[in-house]
Amino acid sequence: MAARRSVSKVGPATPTDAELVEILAAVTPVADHKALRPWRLITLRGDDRMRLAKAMDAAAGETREPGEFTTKPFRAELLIAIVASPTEHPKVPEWEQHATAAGAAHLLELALWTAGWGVMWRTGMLTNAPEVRAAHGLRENELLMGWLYVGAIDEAFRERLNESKRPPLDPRNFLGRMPHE
Ligand SMILES: Cc1cc2nc3c(=O)[nH]c(=O)nc-3n(C[C@H](O)[C@H](O)[C@H](O)COP(=O)(O)O)c2cc1C
Repeated sequence: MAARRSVSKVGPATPTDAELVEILAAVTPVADHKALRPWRLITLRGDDRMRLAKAMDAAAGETREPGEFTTKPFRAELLIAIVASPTEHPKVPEWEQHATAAGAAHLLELALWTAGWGVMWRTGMLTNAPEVRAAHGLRENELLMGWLYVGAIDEAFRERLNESKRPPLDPRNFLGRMPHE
C-alpha cells in the first residue's frame, strides 16, 4: 500500500469485467454507516468513451471540426466512473455517504494497483455538468466523483518508478492531538 503510485500513461490491456468483479471483493467491505451502500460504478469501454468525449465537448461549449473530439477519455481503454448515490437517512448525512463513496474509490484504486494494473483517478471542472451527468444516466441525487483510468503498466514506467527519487511524505505531519487549554 505504501508503494502505490498513480500511473498517468497506461497500456491497452485492461481487466475483464469478471476480473473486476473479483477485485471488487476488496472494495465492498468499505466502511458504510447504516450499510446504505451509497455508491456504484459505471465501466466505460470502447465507444462509451466517444460518448463521454462528446458530452465533455458539449459541456465545455467546444465546437470542433467534424469527426474531432476531446481526446481526454481515450487516455485509457477502461474508465471506471465513481458515482456517489446517497439516500435520505435521519442518522446519516449526505457527507458521510460521499465519504463512503470516496472510500470505495480509493480502495478500488488500491485493489487494482495491487492486482498489477495502472490506475489514475481523474476529474475536471465539468465532471458534473448536465451533459456529462446525462451521458452516465445519473439520478438527480447522485454525484459523479470522477473516473479511474485503468490499463497496463508498461516496463518503462516500472523502471521509472524503481528509479524514482521522490521522497516519501513524513507521516508524522499527519498525526496530531486535540488542543488543550
Ligand atoms: C478526486 C480526485 C480527482 C483527481 N483529479 C485529477 C485530475 O483531473 N487530473 C490529475 O492530474 N490528477 C487528478 N487527481 C490526482 C491523481 O489521481 C494523483 O493522485 C496525483 O497525480 C498524485 O499522484 P500519486 O497518486 O502517485 O501520488 C485526482 C485525485 C483525486 C482523489
